[in-house]
Amino acid sequence: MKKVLTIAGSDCSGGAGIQADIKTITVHGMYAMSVITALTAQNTTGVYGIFEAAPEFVGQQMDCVFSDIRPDAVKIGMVSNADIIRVIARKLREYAAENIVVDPVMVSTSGSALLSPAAQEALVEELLPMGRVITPNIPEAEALCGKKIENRRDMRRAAESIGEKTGGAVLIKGGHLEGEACDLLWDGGEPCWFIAPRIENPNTHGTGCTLSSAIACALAAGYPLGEAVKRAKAYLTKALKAGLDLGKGSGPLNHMAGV
Ligand SMILES: Nc1ncnc2c1ncn2[C@@H]1O[C@H](COP(=O)(O)OP(=O)(O)O)[C@@H](O)[C@H]1O
Ligand SMILES: Cc1ncc(COP(=O)(O)O)c(N)n1
Repeated sequence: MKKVLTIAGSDCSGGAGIQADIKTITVHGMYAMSVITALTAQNTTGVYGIFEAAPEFVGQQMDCVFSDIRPDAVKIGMVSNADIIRVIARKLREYAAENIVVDPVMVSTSGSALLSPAAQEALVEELLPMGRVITPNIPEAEALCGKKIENRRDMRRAAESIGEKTGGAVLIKGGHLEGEACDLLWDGGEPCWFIAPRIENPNTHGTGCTLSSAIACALAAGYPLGEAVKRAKAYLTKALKAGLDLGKGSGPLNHMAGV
């Protein structure tokens, strides 16, 4: 059985973060492991509190995982502060982790900051270069390249500029633009578009977390990156299309419908 590790924050309401990742990995028929960087008190209406793990404790969790059950792929989500980021990067290097997908989570769908400004620099310097692919959404890509992104041409320019900075592949998710749900993968050559119809479902809590962990699963299964993104997007689209409607705000996906 393939093993996939998620390093992320907990969402007690089960829609995003560690919980979305574990559901995704499990539904893919793989063994899920988790290193928790922070507890969040959140639900479909917002993030109401964040309790960060001590950096040494994040390191201890990683030691326990890597010294016992070696993951075939690693997804990284919310990492919240610079010290935690540095420990994660050091441990990933120490254990020569493979198939790393970094989702540079900065702001939740509901608009709360999940990464301190000082941490953003550490993320760019330490963690993003370790990713086989990084998966910013539009506001995150804007923060990383320092330019507004309003259309597909801007997405392409941003992907190249971010990719040149981090030295790896970039998937910019276009969920925040209008029209079709277009994501752009840039891996050094010609960019590749992944286009799906926009689903009229306001319940998009956890879409980014789900997509990045589904990519990690496909990489663990041995698919090349382009195919991994294609499969992950198909999974996400089905889970969103299923139209689960839970909570008073932007609700979670239906993972059981993803496969
Ligand atoms: N309404 C929608 N219909 C179909 N796909 C969507 C929709 N909203 C987002 N997506 C897709 O969900 C994935 C996550 O994108 P996005 O919402 O931009 O990221 P994040 O959750 O990190 O903000 C992308 O593949 C995006 O194209
Ligand atoms: C712990 C945690 N990690 C990530 C997100 C972002 O997810 P989304 O942008 O899909 O709301 C979140 N809300 N909570």
